[in-house]
Amino acid sequence: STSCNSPSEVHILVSYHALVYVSTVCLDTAILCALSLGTAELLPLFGNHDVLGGLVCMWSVAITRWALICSLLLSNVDLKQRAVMKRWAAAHCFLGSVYESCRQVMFGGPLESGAGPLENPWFLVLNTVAAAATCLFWEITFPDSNKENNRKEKKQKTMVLFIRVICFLKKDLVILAGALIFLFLAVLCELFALLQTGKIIDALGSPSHWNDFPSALFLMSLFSFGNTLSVGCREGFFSCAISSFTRKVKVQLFGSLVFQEIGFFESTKTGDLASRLSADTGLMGHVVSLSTNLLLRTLIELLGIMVVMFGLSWKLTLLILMEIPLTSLLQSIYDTYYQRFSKEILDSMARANDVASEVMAGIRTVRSFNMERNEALRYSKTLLEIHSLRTRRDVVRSIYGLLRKVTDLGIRVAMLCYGQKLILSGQMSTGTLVFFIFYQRDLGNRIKTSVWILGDIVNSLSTAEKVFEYLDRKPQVSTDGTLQPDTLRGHIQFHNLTFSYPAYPDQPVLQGLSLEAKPGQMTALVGPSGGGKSTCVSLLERFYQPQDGEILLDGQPLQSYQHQYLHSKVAMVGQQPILFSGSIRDNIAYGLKNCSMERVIQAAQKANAHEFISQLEHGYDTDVGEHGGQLSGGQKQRIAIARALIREPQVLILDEITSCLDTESEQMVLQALANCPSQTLLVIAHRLKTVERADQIFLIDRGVIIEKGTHHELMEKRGKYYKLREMIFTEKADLKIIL
Ligand SMILES: Nc1ncnc2c1ncn2[C@@H]1O[C@H](COP(=O)(O)OP(=O)(O)OP(=O)(O)O)[C@@H](O)[C@H]1O
Repeated sequence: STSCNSPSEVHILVSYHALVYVSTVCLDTAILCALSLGTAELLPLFGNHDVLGGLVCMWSVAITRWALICSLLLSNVDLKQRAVMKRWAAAHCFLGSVYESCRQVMFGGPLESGAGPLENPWFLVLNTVAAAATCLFWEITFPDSNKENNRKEKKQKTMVLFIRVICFLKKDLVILAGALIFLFLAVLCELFALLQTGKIIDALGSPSHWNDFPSALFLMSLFSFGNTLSVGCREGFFSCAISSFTRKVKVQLFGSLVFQEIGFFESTKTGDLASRLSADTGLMGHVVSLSTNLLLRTLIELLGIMVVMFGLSWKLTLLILMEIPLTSLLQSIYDTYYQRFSKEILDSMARANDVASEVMAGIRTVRSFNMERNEALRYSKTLLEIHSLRTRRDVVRSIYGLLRKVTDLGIRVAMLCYGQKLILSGQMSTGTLVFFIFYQRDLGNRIKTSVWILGDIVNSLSTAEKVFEYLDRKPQVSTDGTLQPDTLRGHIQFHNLTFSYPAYPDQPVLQGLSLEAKPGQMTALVGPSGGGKSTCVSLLERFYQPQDGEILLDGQPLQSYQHQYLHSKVAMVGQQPILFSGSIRDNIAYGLKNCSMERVIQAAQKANAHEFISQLEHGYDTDVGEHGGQLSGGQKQRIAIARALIREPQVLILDEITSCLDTESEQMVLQALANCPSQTLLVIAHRLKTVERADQIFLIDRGVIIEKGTHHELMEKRGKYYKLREMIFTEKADLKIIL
């Protein structure tokens, strides 16, 4: 056991398990002797030479022994050894019965084990040794099989995932029911058409049945037509249900993603999210299609074929069915590898997507740094990784295919040999064997298909896991506030804020910061780059949650306000405003229903954007292109200001709008804002003119407020503000910093 530390502990544990094993074998022998005595009494009821009766007794004894051993053993061994002991108990109890049954099917004759251990003790010894050897071989070859708990958990997880995937189909039950009805009809029509084909062959074979030919031909055509029609309808209904399913998953996933906190998007790559939204949701649709359509159809057909085969020869059918455990074993080993590779390939693909989208989005930066080749190399490396993983997966797939073919061939050869034996002994006709050859391939194909589908469902479900992970994720910044007062003054107070970004939890960006912004006043945040100014604004926008301290809006905690209400009252224009593809009008009226053109123009005029928009060929209907790529930085910023102003927010935050605006535009915007005297204006600025007119200035450095007051107060103080003034607020200094 891995929980043991010292050799003596290991020794004690091994001795304990050896003792449990030996006493179980002794106990089992005693049980077997007792049961054999009982069955010896029962056997005459079947007739002493009745093999079937002997086999029934053997299996009954085996099941009883197994049940007794399991109940006695499993309570006395620890959890880790329980899986091994369970396998051993199964081998020990059933090996003899399996051997006798197979031997009977193949060669017949009297039972080798006789009536039990009393009659043939060597059979018992041989059985014990063989079971121990089989177990030893298994544990050495497949050490992973000991992780039973893990596997159990995995299986349960897969089952839960499967049920959750299927639950998405709840609303499409009517469509699904239609699809299932046509599925059954298609299978029935196919079976009946086959039966009629048999009748046609019979009619053609003997002249006395020629009169049956036209009716059989008519019925065969009718059923074949019914089959074709049902197949078409079935596929139509299934496609409809699956398309609706995929749409629903995508909508829910997207809905869940957009509500996540900003920190989530910083720590999760865009390519990864795009991959989940497109590829993974598609794969979930594939699971539904496989399970509801293909698997169900194959299982029904499989059942039909098995009924026919058992009717023809149960012995030969049992022989053919031996393929199932072999195939399942191969499949389960293959699945483990395939699943691992599939997951790694998906992750690599997400990484490759990420590289591609990052480079495309930042192509200007890539070009200006002459990094095209390096980026192409980076992309090629990620592709190479995918290629290598795919190659490894394909090698495993080929080996698996080869082993499957060998198994199939082995079973067919065994069937032919045994079939010939049955024909020679007169137990079967040549015609029946021909039928068997035909059905065996069909049965094999159906088993292969259903095992493959099951494997594929499990593989595809591993991707569903990630989708559900995102679907279930609760945003870490809650949006369940309810406060919506009729009037909001816009009084902001930061109390002892301590904050570090989720990506760097050990590096506090704000350290006990407190400030106040009053309604009707312009408050400026200034300070060296990286001091924490934009972070203050992000916290006010509730992009993140501070670790300590609180932000009050009109005396109430910020998180108690209703999400939509808060964002309609607090608007921000960021350093790099983002526009969405669409017209200028759509961008200004973003998120507002039934917004009149007059309001749009008014907001644009305040933002000093009306003039340049009017000069454009299509005016307010001009398409801004992806991310507003067809406009200059200053134009984008003015549209973003108009977008904020149209909402008539009570609190307006301007985060370095000076970065893209010329002095004249900026002054015009600020003049327009001065016309709303009750508004709280929070400005982060680098220009002296902007800061000078502020009612109060906060100098922030390394997450703390160093100085505060009006421009004149701070200048008179001759402190840090005075010293930094030259460096931060002059146009020349701006240039120096940029260069
Ligand atoms: N999303 C983020 N994740 C991790 N760290 C961040 C993030 N945004 C900013 N930081 C870090 O937080 C610190 C403060 O950044 P912030 O943007 O608030 O400074 P700033 O004063 O606004 O600077 P600037 O004037 O250059 O815009 C910096 O050290 C920065 O590296």
